[in-house]
Amino acid sequence: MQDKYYELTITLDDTYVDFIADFIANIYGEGLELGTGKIIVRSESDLTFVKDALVSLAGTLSNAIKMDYTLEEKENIDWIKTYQDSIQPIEAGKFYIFPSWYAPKEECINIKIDPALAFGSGHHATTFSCLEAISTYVDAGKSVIDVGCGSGILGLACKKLGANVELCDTDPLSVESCKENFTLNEETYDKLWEGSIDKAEGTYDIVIANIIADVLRFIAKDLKSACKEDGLLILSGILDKKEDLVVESFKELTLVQRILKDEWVTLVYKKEING
Ligand SMILES: C[S@@+](CC[C@H](N)C(=O)[O-])C[C@H]1O[C@@H](n2cnc3c(N)ncnc32)[C@H](O)[C@@H]1O
Repeated sequence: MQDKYYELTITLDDTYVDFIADFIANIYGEGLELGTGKIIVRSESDLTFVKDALVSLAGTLSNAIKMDYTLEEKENIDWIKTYQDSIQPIEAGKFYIFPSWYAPKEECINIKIDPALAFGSGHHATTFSCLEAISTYVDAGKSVIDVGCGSGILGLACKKLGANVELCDTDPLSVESCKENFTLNEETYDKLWEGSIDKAEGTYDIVIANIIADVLRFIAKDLKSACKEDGLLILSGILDKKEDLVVESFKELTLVQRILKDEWVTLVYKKEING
């Protein structure tokens, strides 16, 4: 890619746009953009010859077509690089979350996530706080379910710590994205399904759910029954103004930690033995 490119803008009566565009396409077939009363031609080669050809054409036509020309030299932008530069890696707890065009970081647990439609790049306060909680509470050999897995980032973090991981999401795109991210990280999960916690078959040492407060309340009973006695629930996606509602739905559990980041609350609960 060259540092500069040329942009020729032709302004003319809108009636002639298609006619002149056809003429340009015959002598130079690339980079044509048509607008109302306007044609733009872009190229990394000098476009003076297109302008000269149009001036000659206008001179030979019996019906004069009035055209104005602006030929500018512009700086070429590498859009892919510009986009990639806008996606920055992030450190959360023990984890370093980075897109595949960055290098991993030796002193961290690395998770590669490329931007996609599914939620979960690590940048949102709720994901960030969950990763902090996972760093504290998840150990090798624990069984974990990630409810509302999105990109799979939280389940992946648990897997990297040596846990056995199941995941689910009601959104099929998230399930696909989660599969792709496990493959990208060369990790495997025990189970992954489209749907929610009600389809879980087992009970787990740690139940993680970063979903909005209203949904957490709606599925509270299933989340609690999926958690083993002496196990933990990591709940996030709770706007501080909705915290009381969630607390009410999980009141028989013991609150172990509350993390507040921006206006988002993450609650870590313990399900006591015989609780
Ligand atoms: C805020 S995103 C969390 C994504 C990821 N776990 C993270 O922490 O970044 C919430 C996810 O929950 C999913 N979801 C919403 N309602 C759900 C439900 N009732 N059961 C399971 N997943 C649900 C959404 O499709 C979405 O992917």
